[in-house]
Amino acid sequence: MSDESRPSPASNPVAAVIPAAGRGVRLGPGAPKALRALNGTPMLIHAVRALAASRHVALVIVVAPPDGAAEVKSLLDAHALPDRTDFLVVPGGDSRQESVRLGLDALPPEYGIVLVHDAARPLVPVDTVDAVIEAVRDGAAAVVPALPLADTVKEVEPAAEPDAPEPVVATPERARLRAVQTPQGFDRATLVRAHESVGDQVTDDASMVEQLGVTVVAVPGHEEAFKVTRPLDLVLAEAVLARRRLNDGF
Ligand SMILES: Nc1ccn([C@@H]2O[C@H](COP(=O)(O)OP(=O)(O)OP(=O)(O)O)[C@@H](O)[C@H]2O)c(=O)n1
Ligand SMILES: C[C@](O)(CO)[C@H](O)COP(=O)(O)O
Repeated sequence: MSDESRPSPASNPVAAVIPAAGRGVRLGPGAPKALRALNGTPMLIHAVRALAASRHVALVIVVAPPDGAAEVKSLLDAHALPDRTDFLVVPGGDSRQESVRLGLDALPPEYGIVLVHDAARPLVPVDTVDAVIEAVRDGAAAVVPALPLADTVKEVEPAAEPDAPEPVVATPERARLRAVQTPQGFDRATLVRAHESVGDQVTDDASMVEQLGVTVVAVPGHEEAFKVTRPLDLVLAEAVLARRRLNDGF
C-alpha cells in the first residue's frame, strides 16, 4: 500500500477480523466452508472483497482453518484485492469465538475500531459495512446489522431425541425480534474486554459485549448479507451473484 492512499490514523482506521476457520458441517462433506467456490471464486475471497470494498477498512485479518493458513495466504495473493487495504492471515481455533480471539491477538495497536465478519456471509453489501462503521464512529460501543423476522418464532422445550415432538413453551412478540448478521462493529477495547472476560458459549460477539452490561445497538441489515449455512444457501448465493452480474451489465 502506498503512503498516499493509506487511511491516516487520525481518521480512526478500521480493521476487520474475518473468522474463516469453520468446517461447514451443515453444508455437507467437502473442503472447509470458506474455501468452497461460489461462482468459481472461494467464498472467503468474496467475503474479503466485501469488507475491503469499504474505503474505511484499512486492514483485513483472515482467520484461516488451523492447518490452512499457507493455503489462504496463497489464495489472497492469487486474487485481485484493493491496494489500499492490508491483509494478514492467522490460524484459527476450535470454536468461532476462539478464532475471533486469535484474530484480535494479531491486531496492530493503531486500530481503535474492529469489525468481526463471518466468511460465511460473503455477499454483504458495502453500504451495510459502512452503516455499521458509521454507528461505531458516532459513539456506539457495539453495533449489529439486523433484520425483522418473516417467521413466527416459538420457544420450545428441546427434545432429547432428534425429530421428536417438542412442547412449545412461549411465542415471543415478533415485532421486537431481529435476526442479527455480520459485520458486527466494536470499539476495540470493549470487544477485547468481552473476549477476556466472557465464556465462549455464545453465538456472536455482540452477545459477549451484552454480558458486560454494555449497550449494543442494531442498524438495518441486508437480505444479501445472509449466512451460507446449508446447501440451499449456496443456490441462493449463486443466484444473487448472477443477478449482480446482470445488473452490472456483464
Ligand atoms: N472454529 C471455527 C468455527 C467457525 N468459524 C467461522 O465462523 C463463521 C460462522 O460460523 P458457521 O457459519 O457456523 O461456520 P462453520 O462452523 O464452518 O459451520 P458448521 O457449524 O456448519 O460447521 C464462519 O465464517 C466460520 O468459518 C471459525 O472461524 N472458527
Ligand atoms: C455471528 C452470527 O452470524 C450472527 O448471526 C451467527 O451467530 C453465527 O452462528 P454460527 O452457528 O456460528 O454460524
